[in-house]
Amino acid sequence: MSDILNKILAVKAQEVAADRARVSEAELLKAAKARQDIRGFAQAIEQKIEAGRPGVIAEVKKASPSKGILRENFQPAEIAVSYATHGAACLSVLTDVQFFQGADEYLRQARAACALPVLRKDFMVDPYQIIAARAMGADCILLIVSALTPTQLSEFEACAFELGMDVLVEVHDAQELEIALDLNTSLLGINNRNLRTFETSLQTTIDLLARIPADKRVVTESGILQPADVKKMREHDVHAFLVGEAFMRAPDPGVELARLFT
Ligand SMILES: O=C(O)c1ccccc1NCC(=O)[C@H](O)[C@H](O)COP(=O)(O)O
Repeated sequence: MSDILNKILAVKAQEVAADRARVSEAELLKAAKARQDIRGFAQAIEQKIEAGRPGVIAEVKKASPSKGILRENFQPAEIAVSYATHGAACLSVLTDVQFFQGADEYLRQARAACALPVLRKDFMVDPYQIIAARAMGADCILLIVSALTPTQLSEFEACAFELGMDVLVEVHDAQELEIALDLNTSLLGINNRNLRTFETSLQTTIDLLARIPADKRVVTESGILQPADVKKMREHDVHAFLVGEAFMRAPDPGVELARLFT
């Protein structure tokens, strides 16, 4: 039986085909290259950490397959301002429509409302989406190791770098980590959520730390809900975080960021 990740990836392939029929890759590339407004994503995380602060990638996410609707009154620009005011290093904006109720427009609105670099959080299966990411304003893309071949990972990373974007490569286990370590990006996300079963454990990050070279910046992703979770990660020298649900469920997402990371 097909799991949720496979379902998402199948839909993505159809979406790309439809998008490509509407706007050619050449046209999209022209729009992406015309933008001269890249914001350093990895650099923003490093600057926070060098200043003794956490490098928080704060997510703008209306809903998810595992949790359903997270935030009824969803205002991406307001959320972005609140995150920026309360110390986020970067934003992560879901652009997937079918499974996360996201939109490209949410990324544009969030980025226009603040000065933070923005990750396009989506499921990349084709370089067309990477070019589209830059054309809509993204400063970073996500590459999920379990969704791509090693050759695709290298090619997609090169495509993002060529457009000036950073890359967050995401793994969930030791086998995926070995593949990710062949890439050039410094940003290594460890997703504590198994994207096929939704099982979430912070131990996933902890178990992989010993295998990661010092020149990589570990970003622990998913399942950070309480100050105790942040404390646990800090005790293991993890200082970069990608957090969605905890912020999205709070009345003011930025205030919750400040509370979680005091
Ligand atoms: O969140 C899901 O249900 C999900 C399902 C399938 C693929 C990806 C999924 N989530 C993406 C993420 O990894 C999270 O949005 C991100 O790491 C933040 O996690 P959280 O703080 O737990 O919202």
